[in-house]
Order: sequence, then structure tokens, then C-alpha cells
Amino acid sequence: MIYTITLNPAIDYVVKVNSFEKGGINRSQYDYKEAGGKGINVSRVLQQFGQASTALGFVGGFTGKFITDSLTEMKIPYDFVQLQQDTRINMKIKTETDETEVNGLSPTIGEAEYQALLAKLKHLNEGDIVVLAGSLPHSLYKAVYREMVSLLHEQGALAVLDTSGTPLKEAIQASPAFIKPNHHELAELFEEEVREDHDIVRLANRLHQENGINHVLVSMANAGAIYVGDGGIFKLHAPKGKAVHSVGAGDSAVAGFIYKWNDTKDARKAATYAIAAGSATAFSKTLCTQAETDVLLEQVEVIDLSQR
Ligand SMILES: Nc1ncnc2c1ncn2[C@@H]1O[C@H](COP(=O)(O)OP(=O)(O)OP(=O)(O)O)[C@@H](O)[C@H]1O
Ligand SMILES: O=P(O)(O)OC[C@@]1(O)O[C@H](CO)[C@@H](O)[C@@H]1O
Repeated sequence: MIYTITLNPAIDYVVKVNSFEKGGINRSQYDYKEAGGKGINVSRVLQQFGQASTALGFVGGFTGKFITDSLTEMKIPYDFVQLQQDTRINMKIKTETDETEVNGLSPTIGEAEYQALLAKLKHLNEGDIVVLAGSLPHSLYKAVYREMVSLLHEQGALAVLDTSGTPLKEAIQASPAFIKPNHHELAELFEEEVREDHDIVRLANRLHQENGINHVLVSMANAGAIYVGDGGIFKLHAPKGKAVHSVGAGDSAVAGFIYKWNDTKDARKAATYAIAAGSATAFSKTLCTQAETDVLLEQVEVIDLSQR
């Protein structure tokens, strides 16, 4: 069974304006609200691929109800811990040329609520895949992902991680099976500048060799991604197209990787599907469908870097 954990979900309030005037009154051309947060997005894309998953994490208040209602409508199972405070709202302001994000403050998670989530994880076991994704609510300590990855591994479940900053630095000590930092997050992790592909390969290889992470997929937006792991070392060029809405492209890549990996246990196929899914999301108004992903699959160019 696949589970996603979103400790800090959000309603994504997407607003399209003609041009954004700082300090002025901006009126939207169109806007819409979606159940968001990285783990929830992974569940949504997996659902598009016909792959069931259960969404876990914390939700609260009227915003939390919006999220559970949306998931019910999408037929995505969930088992959240309920909070007193409201789930945050993240605003994504789009113009023709750029995207500005204002992500809301997280609600407070108490110790009892955190323990209630851990109790749910204790039921997971051998063969389960668990995706831990997104930022941490401010009230949780920075090592919670590390603690969760260790717990999951003790139970024989496979942990997938997509986060950044100190939570990532902590959690890689527990050797998650798959991580998907983007190149900025990789640079921040090692406190190094990442300019060339060989910088990425070297740092991703350290994560693979020294931290025992089986699969490291470093995404680079329109430049695609570099994969280093059990399946070798290769660069994946992203399909070309017009970026319409790139929020969730990274989550779609995570979902694409897990979906194909689960089916084939072939890292190259999984990474290729990941890039097609990420690009399909970037090219559409919301998260990708399977048909949109499949159309792009042949356009992902894979170049072997292991001999260089
Ligand atoms: N402009 C784009 N054109 C083509 N593909 C894109 C574009 N932006 C993103 N992608 C695809 O999505 C994948 C993930 O994108 P990115 O590296 O931006 O992830 P991310 O930083 O985690 O994104 P986010 O936080 O917005 O979800 C890329 O590897 C690529 O395949
Ligand atoms: O603040 P975080 O947890 O880092 O990211 C949250 C978020 O930006 O990530 C998703 C896109 O990846 C959105 O649905 C959501 O609003």
C-alpha cells in the first residue's frame, strides 16, 4: 500500500492576474482553490495514474474540511489527525511571465497530535511505500522526518522524502530510499554552489554512497533532472513546452517515479516517467493526468553519464 504524509497541507488559492502591481489593487482574471501540500499532490497524481494511496497528516478547521471534502470527491482515501486550528492557505499569484507564492503560517501541532500520527504509522509494515513531503509545521522539531524515516524502516516500509533545509539535512541521516531535491535544495544541503552537471552528480553520489540513499533524483525545472542511484547515473532532458503552472511539478515527478518503480522496479523507467509527469504538470493548469504524461514520455531524452 502507498501512503503520503503531508504534515503541513494547504488550500492552494491560485490567482491569475494580468500583471501584478505591487502596492496596488490587483483583480484576478480567474482564480480557483485546490487541496494542496506536497504529499496530497503526490496522492492526487497517483490517483490520476490509477494507483491508490492513502493521505495522512494533519488538517484542521474549515480549510481542513475543504481538503477532506476535495479528497472525498476525488475518491482519495485519507486518515488525517484533526487539529483545532485551521489548515493554512497558500496563495499562488500567476501572471503571463511569472509565479509569486505567499505560503501561509502552519497551525500548531501539539505533542498528543504528533503522537496520534506516529500511532498510525506503527500499523504500516513490509512492502508499504510512504512518501513524506513538504515543509514542517513550525511547532514540530526539525528531526521529525528523520524519526519517521527510522520508524518506517524498522517496520520494513520504504520511505520516500521530498523536503528541504534542516529537515532534509536531518532526515538523510536515516537513509530514505528515494529523495527528490531540486538543484537549489541540493546546493543548500551541502552549502556549495552547484553550477555544472558534474557538481550535481558528485553531490548526489555522496548522498547515494555515504548516506545509503538508493535513488537520488535532482530536479532542475525546465532543464530536467539528474538521477544517481542503484540504477546508474543519467541525465534526463525535459520535454520542451510552454510552462503554464509549475506548482506541483516536483510532486508530480515524485508520484511518477513511485508509480513506475512500484510497477517495474526499473530506476531508469521510473526516472523517465517522473520527468514526463513533472513536465506534464508544468504544461497544464493543474496537476497532470496520465494521458498528458504518456504523450510526453517519448520526448524525455535520457543520457547515460556513468562512463564519464
Ligand atoms: N518549465 C518547465 N518545462 C518543462 N518541464 C518542467 C518545467 N518545470 C518543471 N518541469 C518538470 O518538472 C520536474 C520537477 O520540476 P522542479 O525541478 O521545478 O521541481 P520542484 O522545484 O520540486 O517544483 P515545485 O516545488 O514547484 O513542485 C522537472 O524535472 C521537469 O521534468
Ligand atoms: O510550504 P511547503 O510545504 O514547502 O510547500 C507547499 C506547497 O507550495 O507545495 C505544493 C507544490 O509543491 C503546493 O501544493 C503547496 O502550496
